[in-house]
Amino acid sequence: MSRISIASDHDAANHLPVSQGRIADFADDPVVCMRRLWARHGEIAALEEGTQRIHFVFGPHYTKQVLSNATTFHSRFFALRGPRRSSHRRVTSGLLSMNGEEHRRHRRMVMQPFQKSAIGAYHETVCEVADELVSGWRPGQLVDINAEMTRYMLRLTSRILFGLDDGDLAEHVGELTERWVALNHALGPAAFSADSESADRYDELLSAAKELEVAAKEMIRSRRAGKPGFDVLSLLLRAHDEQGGISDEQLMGHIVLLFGAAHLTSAHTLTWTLLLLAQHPEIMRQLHEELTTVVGSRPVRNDELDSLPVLDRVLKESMRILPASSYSQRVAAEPTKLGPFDLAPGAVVIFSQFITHHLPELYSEPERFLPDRWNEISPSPYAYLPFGAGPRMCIGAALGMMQLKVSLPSLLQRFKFSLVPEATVNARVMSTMLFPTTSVPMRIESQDGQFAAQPIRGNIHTLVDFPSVAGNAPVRKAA
Ligand code: HEM
Repeated sequence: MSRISIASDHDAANHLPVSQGRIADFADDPVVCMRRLWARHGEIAALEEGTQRIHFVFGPHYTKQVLSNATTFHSRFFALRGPRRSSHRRVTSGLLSMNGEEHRRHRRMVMQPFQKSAIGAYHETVCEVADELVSGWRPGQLVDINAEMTRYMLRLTSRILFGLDDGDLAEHVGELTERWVALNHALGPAAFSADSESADRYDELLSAAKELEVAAKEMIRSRRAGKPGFDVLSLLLRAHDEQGGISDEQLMGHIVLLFGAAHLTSAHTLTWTLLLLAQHPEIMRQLHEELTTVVGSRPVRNDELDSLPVLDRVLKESMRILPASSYSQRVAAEPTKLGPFDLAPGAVVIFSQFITHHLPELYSEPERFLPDRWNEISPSPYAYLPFGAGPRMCIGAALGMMQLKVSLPSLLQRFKFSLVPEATVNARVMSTMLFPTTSVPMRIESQDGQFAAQPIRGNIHTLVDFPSVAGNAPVRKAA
């Protein structure tokens, strides 16, 4: 049961959609908090505690206003940048901390290897790493599918981004990134309050950044010592070494951000998609038929990514209903008006994929996993934004989609996945990302085209309305 409490519409006198509550409640459970704000106020709202206020925009109208204007609304992804010359300052100096001309210049450099035309070069690596994964599985095996997908994406991301075969080093960097990212975002909203618990965790954050920087430096050293390659780090290093275009601090920031942004979002998307398919046997059957008829047992080719309509709809719908990146924030860089609010410089504005993707006026029966809805709808870039939108839209979107469209079939051609009956699956948004907070236990069997959902428990039922299965234990939504 959530502890989130939104007390009153304090600014009713000024006709402002403001709720009084604890800012820390937002960090504790962003989805519950945002659902309450949306239910109470609609597409624009604020949460206020004392002199602190966070603004929220839900739906395409205000989201477009905020995301399309990068001059007025700056990215400040990391609320805490740490002391100058600290490891934390260096590892937070990537694209998400840049604005204005600096952001435009670095984005041009960093995004070159991620253009749609360049993505084909990574296709073979995806096929190889996916094959390594499935070759290690045995029919009847019980796995935590999220742990498997996280390890898989760590290995794949480190091969594509850093040309690394050293799985242990990549896994180590990945674990440190996860811990550091979680601390960042747990502490982000708490940065407004100066309690002693936050101060202790701030020290923990700084030392986590130190450890992460040491491991990332080792990764750079290992890459420099190897053969020059066409992985992303080699390209960035060349830009760095030859043109001096990127400072050491910025290089460190780009590397940590690319690694953190790429592997967890993709891993969670795979986990959520496998879970949704496992609980929707009819949709799984349609996908199986498409893969069997069109692809057979070979890997999906790079030139057929856009010609597998069921796979396309399944992924679109999965990223709508359980978006790996569920919210993000901007900060007003100059005085501006946002709906009824007059924002001063420094005012924080949150936009949310999760809430926007669940608005009933945009998506009928929003809590149901209905891939076929994509035959009928074509939402605007600000109504459907799993990769963000506007001038800061994800630079890895094309790579991310290719990885998903090649990886998922590779798993499903050989194996079928079913949840362990009565498993509890809980999910929570941390570090802006929708994480499973429990294991996601699945049994892997040889693919035979026969599918059945299982009764499961947990707060996943507050996010998705699953078709009824005998024994399912739905939980009422908190909004
Ligand atoms: C399913 C996978 C992915 C999802 C759901 C995702 C989601 C997002 C979202 C929502 C944003 C915008 C954040 C904002 O506006 O504040 C973003 C930005 C970004 N993403 Fe991704 N991402 C994914 C994969 C990747 C990959 C594979 C890479 C790189 C290898 C990547 C690198 C980045 C970078 C560098 C930015 C910052 C762009 C900027 O500020 O200009 N992402 N991503």
